Amino acid sequence: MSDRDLASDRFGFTLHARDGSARTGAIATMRGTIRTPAFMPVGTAATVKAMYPEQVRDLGADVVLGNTYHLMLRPGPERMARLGGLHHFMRWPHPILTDSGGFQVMSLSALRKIDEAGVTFRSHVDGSTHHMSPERSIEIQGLLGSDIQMQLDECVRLPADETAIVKAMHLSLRWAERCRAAFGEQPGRAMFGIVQGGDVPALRVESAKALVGLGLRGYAIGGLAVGEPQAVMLAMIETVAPHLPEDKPRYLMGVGTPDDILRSVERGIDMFDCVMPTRAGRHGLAYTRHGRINLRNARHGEDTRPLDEASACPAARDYSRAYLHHLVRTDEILGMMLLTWNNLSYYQDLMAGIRAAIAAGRFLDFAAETREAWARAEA
Ligand SMILES: CCNc1nc2cc3[nH]c(NC)nc3cc2c(=O)[nH]1
Repeated sequence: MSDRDLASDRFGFTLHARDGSARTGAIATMRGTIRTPAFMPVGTAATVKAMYPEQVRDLGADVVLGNTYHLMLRPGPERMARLGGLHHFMRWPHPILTDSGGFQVMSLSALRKIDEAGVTFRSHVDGSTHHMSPERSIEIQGLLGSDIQMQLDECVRLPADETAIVKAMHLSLRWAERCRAAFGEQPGRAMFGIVQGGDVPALRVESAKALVGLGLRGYAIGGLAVGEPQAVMLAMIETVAPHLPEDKPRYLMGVGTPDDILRSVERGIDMFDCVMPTRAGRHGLAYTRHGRINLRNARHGEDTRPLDEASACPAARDYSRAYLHHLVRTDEILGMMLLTWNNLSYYQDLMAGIRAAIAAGRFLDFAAETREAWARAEA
């Protein structure tokens, strides 16, 4: 069995190499191994949009993300359990990380309220009212069969006043304890806490220390990639990382562009998720070794070159930019499929390159070479 397929009855993180603060390793879960640094394609409603699950696996993804908010509304957690759980339902027999629903409640639902008990919201689907407590969020993620479950938390968008940040961070800590109690002991699975604290270093440190005191199996850094400049995001990672245990995975939520990923890996992040590659693919944008290309642009109209002749991905290697331009301009479904495939392949190739560079002790050179290739194309 390759490193990538090893299933384990215990959840565990093994570090293979370090290069400065950058790390490469593997997370063993009951559904298989996650090579880190890892990028998780977002599979919101039990599908990575425009992709077959086998394609997602073949391009190198070890784990996908499912959204609890969407899945609790449709098809519903109890129905999903009756249907054999999310892995069986979507034919993804590998690790799945689920979010806890809180963040999307804040961004997707209409009426919503947060109090000590949990979040109360109205479905964006049919307007029905729902209440989700920390305990119910963990129960839902368990019914889905999630391998890595996220605590329910409150994420404050930036800029925000410090009183709001303090209040949300303390509430999130109390909810972390309730989620850990509700999660109990699930050997091959994990529940991750989420570090909050906005852009206030002292609050970030307080949140990290309190979460580490709970002895969790992994730690996410939340409350970032919510409108703040990249410099602020990076400063918060630098503030938090030293207070997180070296031997546990660090997951930066909602990040990011290829450049965000390089700079965050450099500061000690192991896991990422972002809708960028899939959403951009549906909007005609291609991520390549040569930078980002907008296929809607007329300049591609007669360009017979593929996106990247050196890529192993057919979407990048076998189709002309002229054809992709045509598909995007005519809103053809195949355009979304090919560009999503290309983008996810690029992101996984980037992660594979990052892992190999850290193992070889040349991460900073790899990052510089990668950026130079982007710059050359855009020049
Ligand atoms: C698990 C749900 N909780 C939770 N999700 C998040 C998702 C994010 N996505 C982005 N940028 C796209 N920032 C995020 C922060 C959080 C966060 O602080 N908390």
